[in-house]
Amino acid sequence: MPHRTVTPLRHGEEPTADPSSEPTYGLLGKDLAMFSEAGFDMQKIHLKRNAPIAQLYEDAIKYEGAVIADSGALINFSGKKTGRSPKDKRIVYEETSKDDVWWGAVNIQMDEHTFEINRERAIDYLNTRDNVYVFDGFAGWDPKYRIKVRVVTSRAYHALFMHNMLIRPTKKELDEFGTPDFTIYNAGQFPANRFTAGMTSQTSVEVNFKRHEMVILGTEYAGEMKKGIFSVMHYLQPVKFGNLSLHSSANEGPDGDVSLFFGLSGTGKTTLSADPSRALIGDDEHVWSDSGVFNIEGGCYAKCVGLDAEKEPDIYNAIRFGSILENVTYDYATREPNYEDTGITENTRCAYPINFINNAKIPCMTDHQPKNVIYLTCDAFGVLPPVSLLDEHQAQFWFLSGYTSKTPGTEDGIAEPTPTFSTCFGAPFIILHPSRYAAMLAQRMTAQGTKCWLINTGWIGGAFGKGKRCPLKYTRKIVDGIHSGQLAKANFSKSPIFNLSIPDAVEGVPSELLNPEWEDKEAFVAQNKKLADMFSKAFERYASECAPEVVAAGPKY
Ligand SMILES: Nc1ncnc2c1ncn2[C@@H]1O[C@H](COP(=O)(O)OP(=O)(O)O)[C@@H](O)[C@H]1O
Ligand SMILES: C=C(OP(=O)(O)O)C(=O)O
Ligand SMILES: [Ca+2]
Ligand SMILES: [Mn+2]
Repeated sequence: MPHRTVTPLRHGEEPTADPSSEPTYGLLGKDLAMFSEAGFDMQKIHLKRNAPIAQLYEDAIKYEGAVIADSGALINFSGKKTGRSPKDKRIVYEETSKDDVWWGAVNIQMDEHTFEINRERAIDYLNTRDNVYVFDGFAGWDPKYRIKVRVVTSRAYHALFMHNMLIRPTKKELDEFGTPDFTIYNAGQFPANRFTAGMTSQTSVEVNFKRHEMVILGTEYAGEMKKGIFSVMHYLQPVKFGNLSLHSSANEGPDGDVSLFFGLSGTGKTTLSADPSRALIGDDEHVWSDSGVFNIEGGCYAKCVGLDAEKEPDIYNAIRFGSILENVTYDYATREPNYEDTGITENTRCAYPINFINNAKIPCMTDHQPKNVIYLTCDAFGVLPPVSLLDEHQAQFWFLSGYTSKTPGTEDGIAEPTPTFSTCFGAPFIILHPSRYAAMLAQRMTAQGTKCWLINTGWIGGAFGKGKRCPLKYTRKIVDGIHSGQLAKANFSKSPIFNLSIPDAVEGVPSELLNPEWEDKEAFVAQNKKLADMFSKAFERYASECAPEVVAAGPKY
């Protein structure tokens, strides 16, 4: 790119507002025509494609009220919505995907016409803005299976977020980018029209597989974009490539042993995968292909509530220039983030490129097959053991059940840990029938002899309100025991009702902690029965799709 000579501005002077003087980063001819075709008024808007981080900082500060934290991270705010809005997520009903989509409460239908209305509304809104940001990048580290993603947004903060969360293209890849495989139009600052047919609120997040597009209206929570692309991969990877998409983190030990950590939001994927003795492959979204495991993303999105430099040093140290702190408050005088403050939301976050984690494995993929699969559950009932080993049928049963608790903040309207059955440990993001993912997982685990562990990162010694959350330091020891091979060699005893195999000892963990039984034994049994009944009810809808052994692997009394 030729050097631009810039006349230094005097204090308080504005740069010239001539759009043609701004770099369009190689967006020429055919690329620009794509935007005109999509409905953008190229005479009017000021397109900034893959703008440098510094420029996104400047714009976010100037136009969006962002500030720079003492560490150099950018602090920004998402406005009214500070978590995902699963009830406002829609999938367009159209002929190319309709027979594959699992329609229902997770994948709510939207007709093609309504999509067009919302799409136009989003683009019309973007056309009213002086600045429109474009980020072109990739989803999926394996070049064989990656897709090209374009994000078009009115906020510099959203562009920087996706710069961190997608895989950043090289200059050459950007020059040769061509037509994206998927485009997000994020007009989250502007509401959906509640009177548009099929809209139930001012928020709408919609995916159209035929048009390869996603439209966002009425929410500025940045997580919608990354989880939106995840949904797209939950469709494309199995349907187009026969690959299994996973709501899991992944890391690899020095000897090449790979672990997957499945879990719904707040169960510990990000926290537990950041392990100084193992290389981080990714913290949230992966694909298990024929040749190994690859990360979908180029960054991590960590929760900041209670973040502590000592307990979570990798994450703490990743918060620096280029990272985005979302909805974190700060000390006005020192610009120090206040991770204890949940005044805006419990769901405070930081998004950083994965290379900000010291021992990240880059490229974020491995040709080793997973040796251990760990299901993370945050049990608010306080009955599940901190760790247990699942057999093959239990592994399928627990995956389809997806029992855990929703933690406050990540989804709109959750105020305290709320038990839920989130199939595949990620119901909000799956597109196909859960049995399709479950079958692929079972087939892969059996073929590889992968061990399956259930870890309760939630309450022990009593339910939420009475017991306590299993201390993180012990969960880390349990994970260490799995990785060292020590746990697989332990003696196991069976838990009542749930029939889980509990190891008798884990190095560094008090043995009494491993047994979930409460002091009040009667109350413990009653609570087990209550949860077992919930399991039976939740599993009814999958029973006809599974082998009888899988159904029988559930709790009984
Ligand atoms: N025993 C535990 N294991 C894992 N996380 C725990 C534990 N106890 C408390 N936590 C906290 O719970 C949260 C887990 O969130 P996170 O790792 O972001 O989950 P996910 O990535 O699955 O959404 C973190 O704030 C972490 O500090
Ligand atoms: C960003 C999210 O994922 P997680 O909480 O699993 O990190 C989310 O669910 O909105
Ligand atoms: Ca924490
Ligand atoms: Mn996470």
